[in-house]
Amino acid sequence: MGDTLLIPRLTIIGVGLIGGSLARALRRAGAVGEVVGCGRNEQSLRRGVELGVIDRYTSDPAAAVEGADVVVICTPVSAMRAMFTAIRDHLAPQAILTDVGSVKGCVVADAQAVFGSLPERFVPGHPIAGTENSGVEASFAELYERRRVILTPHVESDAAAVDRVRTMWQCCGAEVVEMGVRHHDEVLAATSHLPHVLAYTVVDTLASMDDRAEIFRFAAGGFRDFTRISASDPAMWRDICLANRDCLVRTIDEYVDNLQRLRSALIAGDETTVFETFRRAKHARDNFYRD
Ligand SMILES: NC(=O)C1=CN([C@@H]2O[C@H](COP(=O)(O)OP(=O)(O)OC[C@H]3O[C@@H](n4cnc5c(N)ncnc54)[C@H](O)[C@@H]3O)[C@@H](O)[C@H]2O)C=CC1
Ligand SMILES: O=C(O)C(=O)Cc1ccc(O)cc1
Repeated sequence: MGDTLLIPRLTIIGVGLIGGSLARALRRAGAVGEVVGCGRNEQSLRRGVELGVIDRYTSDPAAAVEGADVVVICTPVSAMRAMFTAIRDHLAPQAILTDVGSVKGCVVADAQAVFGSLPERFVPGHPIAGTENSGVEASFAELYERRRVILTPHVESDAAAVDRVRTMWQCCGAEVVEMGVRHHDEVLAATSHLPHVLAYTVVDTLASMDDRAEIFRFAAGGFRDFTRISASDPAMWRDICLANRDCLVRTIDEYVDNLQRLRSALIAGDETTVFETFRRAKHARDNFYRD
């Protein structure tokens, strides 16, 4: 029976929103046998067992990966290097190692530093799906349905390992695409990291104004939509933004240039520039989200 499962034993290191949702989705798909959780917060791991997300847990990463067919590291990106170090000498020979980190350059560099060279069965990954909520309580099996997952395999990646990780995400209802690490970090700086920086700084700017109570009292739905992501975990986003700072700073610079152009147009009463900026943006968005 166990042999027919995609992943007889799955280890999730960091059982929060992303790791918990992955475990739930794989269980629902009947793709996993035993799910072993690992983390540093015992209370939340116990909750993971109560919720049926994981079968058992340990706070020792070395013990957690013992006999695992697939190990998924779902901690903040800043903790990944320490996790690689802790599990390096304890992975089963056939174990596949993957992660869900929002930045790929730093994770690949950490793996390279810890393992000496990139392991053949290491397949870096990133589900482009999530919410502003954190923790195992926030996890749900449907999170990855009709979402994309990016894999950034390296030249030495074992094809069967890449296939298994691809199938794992497909079992969760996701569409899997492959791209280079550098390209991933450039694209995500623009589509994910910049919007989070903007949402955080807009809310921070307004929250430090003297009449903030009045401002927030009259905020409409647009403000709520635009700022939802500023409710995301600040520590996780600090890590992501610093880990991808080169790409992010370039994207911020382009955005600031554009904002400055709009500012100048407003001062000059330049109707055309203001209208054309908004028209181009509406056209682009309408096209992106056609269905
Ligand atoms: N939140 C989101 O929407 C998305 C997050 N990601 C990535 O997924 C990863 C996890 O994010 P979430 O699940 O949202 O966070 P989370 O906070 O819900 O879960 C993280 C888990 O890792 C554990 N953890 C934290 N530091 C640890 C350490 N040093 N050692 C062991 N365990 C540790 C925490 O106890 C928690 O259970 C991050 O790398 C993030 O960049 C990727 C896609 C979407
Ligand atoms: O809350 C949202 O809408 C997100 O943007 C979730 C998210 C957060 C981090 C990622 O790396 C990918 C997706």
